Amino acid sequence: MSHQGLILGCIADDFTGATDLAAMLVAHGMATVQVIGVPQGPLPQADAVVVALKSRTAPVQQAVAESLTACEALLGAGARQIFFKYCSTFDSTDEGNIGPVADALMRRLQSGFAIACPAFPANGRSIFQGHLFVGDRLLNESGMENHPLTPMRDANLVRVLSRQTDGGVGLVPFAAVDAGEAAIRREFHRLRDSGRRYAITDAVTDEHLLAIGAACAEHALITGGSGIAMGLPENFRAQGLLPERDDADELPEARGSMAVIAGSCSRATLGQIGLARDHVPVLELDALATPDASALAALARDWVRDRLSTERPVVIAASAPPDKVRALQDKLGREAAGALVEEALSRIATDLVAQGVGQLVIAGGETSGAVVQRLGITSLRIGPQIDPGVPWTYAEPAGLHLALKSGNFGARDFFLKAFQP
Ligand SMILES: Nc1ncnc2c1ncn2[C@@H]1O[C@H](COP(=O)(O)OP(=O)(O)OP(=O)(O)O)[C@@H](O)[C@H]1O
Ligand SMILES: O=C(O)[C@@H](O)C(=O)CO
Repeated sequence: MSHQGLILGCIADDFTGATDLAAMLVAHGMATVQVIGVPQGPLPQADAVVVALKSRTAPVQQAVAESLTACEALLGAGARQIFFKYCSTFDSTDEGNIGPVADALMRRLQSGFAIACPAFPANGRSIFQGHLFVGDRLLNESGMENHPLTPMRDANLVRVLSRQTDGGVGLVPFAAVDAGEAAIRREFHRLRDSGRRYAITDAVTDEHLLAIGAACAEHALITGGSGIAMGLPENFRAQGLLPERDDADELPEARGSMAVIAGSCSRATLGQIGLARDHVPVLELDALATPDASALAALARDWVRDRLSTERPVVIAASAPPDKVRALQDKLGREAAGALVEEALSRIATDLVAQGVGQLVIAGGETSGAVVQRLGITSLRIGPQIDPGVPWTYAEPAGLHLALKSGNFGARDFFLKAFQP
């Protein structure tokens, strides 16, 4: 791959979200590398770099400070536009962190105005008249109203973002978005002239996202989900910055045994485990019966011994339905329960890699964070997508193929199809 230097610098507020964004950029022709945590030292060579932070639910000041440090590193490496990636369900509290981080980046970039667009139609997230839908449900009736850390009880994103910033928030409504780039640009001018700092942009289809992306070509800061990134590579090609690439998603050949580690307890992940049970060996860990990380890891080590294969995966899951999760949380406390399971799963991942696993799917954002950190991975080169938002990646320096699956992403047969050639 010939190289021209960094074009797009991205800051993501969690690990699976970072991979989701990186996959979108690669699918649209940008060679992309995901860096784990606040960058230390020089950034890798790529058209786009996505810095993966764990800042979604961090204290506001920490989220702002880490995002600004990441922004500085990206600008220092030559980034011409900064993208702040948050969840397609706008996961945040009334204190933030979306508003405060966006405000800080905007001040640093002296841009004065930015869009806020979490729409991702391929995964059922659309925005109409400022209201975010998940499938056919309003955000606050989609199950997200019960999220343990960031319950989303208001689907009106103009109101939600207004509570997180002292900058005015306006709306680019459906009619303007549907009319295309010129109409969207007129709305941006109208909002900016009326003193608004942010524009929530309606978007129901990929065509809408492409038109909004084109209208943002000159914006120093873009904020949103991965969907809105689909229009950006074309802007850079039009400016002569990005060559045509047909090798953006090339990875070294995958080798070694296959495994899945699941810590997500989302409905989607539980369904994926359920289907896998009929086809491949599945170990379901019972953290309530064995509330000890090293004992759980030992159980998994024994179970896996004669089961590893280069032909089909084994699945090791701590995932459980809400009543069982609640039982463990009641026994240990919410944080300690999560930490115990994350510790067990990251030990198991280390054992699996030591036993020759070279292709590993991890389900869940927090779980992915714990495993990736335990494996000492510093960057991920992004390959082809298995399902929207979930690509295979190549982890360095471990030399391992990894797929980090957002809890809610992926078809029901995800754990099988991920390993099909
Ligand atoms: N049986 C269990 N009981 C209690 N907690 C569990 C259990 N299994 C997993 N957990 C914890 O639940 C949390 C799941 O969060 P994680 O971010 O991994 O998944 P998710 O929220 O579905 O994914 P995403 O953040 O990508 O949407 C982790 O902290 C994990 O350790
Ligand atoms: O945008 C999404 O929904 C995901 O990339 C995500 O951020 C999950 O944590």
